[in-house]
Amino acid sequence: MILIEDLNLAHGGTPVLRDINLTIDRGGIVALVGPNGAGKSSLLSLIARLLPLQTGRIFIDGLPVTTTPGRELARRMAILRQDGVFAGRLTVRELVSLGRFPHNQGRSTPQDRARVEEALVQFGVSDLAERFLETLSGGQRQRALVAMTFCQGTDYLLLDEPLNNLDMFHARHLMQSLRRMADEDARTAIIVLHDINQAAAYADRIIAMRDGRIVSDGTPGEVLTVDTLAAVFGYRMQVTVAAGRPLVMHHL
Ligand SMILES: Nc1ncnc2c1ncn2[C@@H]1O[C@H](COP(=O)(O)OP(=O)(O)OP(=O)(O)O)[C@@H](O)[C@H]1O
Repeated sequence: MILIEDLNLAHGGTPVLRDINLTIDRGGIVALVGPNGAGKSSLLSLIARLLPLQTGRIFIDGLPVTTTPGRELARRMAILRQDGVFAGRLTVRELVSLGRFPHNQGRSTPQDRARVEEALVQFGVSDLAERFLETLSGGQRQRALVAMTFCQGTDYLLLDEPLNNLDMFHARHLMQSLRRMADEDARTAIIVLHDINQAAAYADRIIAMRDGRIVSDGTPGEVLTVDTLAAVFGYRMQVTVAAGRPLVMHHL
């Protein structure tokens, strides 16, 4: 379980997150949605300790993120950042192998190598395994980064806009992989999504943010209503139902 209490964050005196209180149970997909600048990445970064906590508390399975050793946290939680920090002179296989580092400190076992090969296949980058990251297309590189994050084998995955650069086939494939991971292994994904219909189709819970606050929190059916979407995104859009899930006509 991830527990977030009384979280506030400001940059240079400007509030970015205000009074965030959340409990995220183990197992399932939680989508963070909201307009640019709402605070979604800041929230993920605080959970993953990529930003120092200013006020409030965050616990992962009872461990306070501020004081738990990094290695211990990295065995429970993996993060895929929006800015995808990576070194261009790594090959895809070397990058994906880094996902095992918290478990092996660089001394990879046959099991680690098997996990790497599995992740390369799962995200369709095994043919690219020997290629340097700098030679890949944006979507291929994104898939390699996703494979590294999965390969870490953590109970919690924090993914900041993982569908960036992915074509429709690979976006759907990633969402289906997350769904399987949640259903079969009770793992938890917290995922920032701009494609509201991917959130509608795959998330168990949607947390909608605006101006650093949580505006709505519930199932896709509860959150994706015309009024709530207007409160979050600032315009009214038609909502219909497809395959039992909301379908938001945000582009019309
Ligand atoms: N280092 C920083 N210094 C100053 N302001 C910052 C900094 N990082 C983020 N912000 C501000 O904090 C606010 C929230 O940013 P954040 O990246 O969390 O939003 P977001 O919801 O993830 O947005 P997007 O959808 O555009 O990725 C924005 O107004 C942003 O300009």
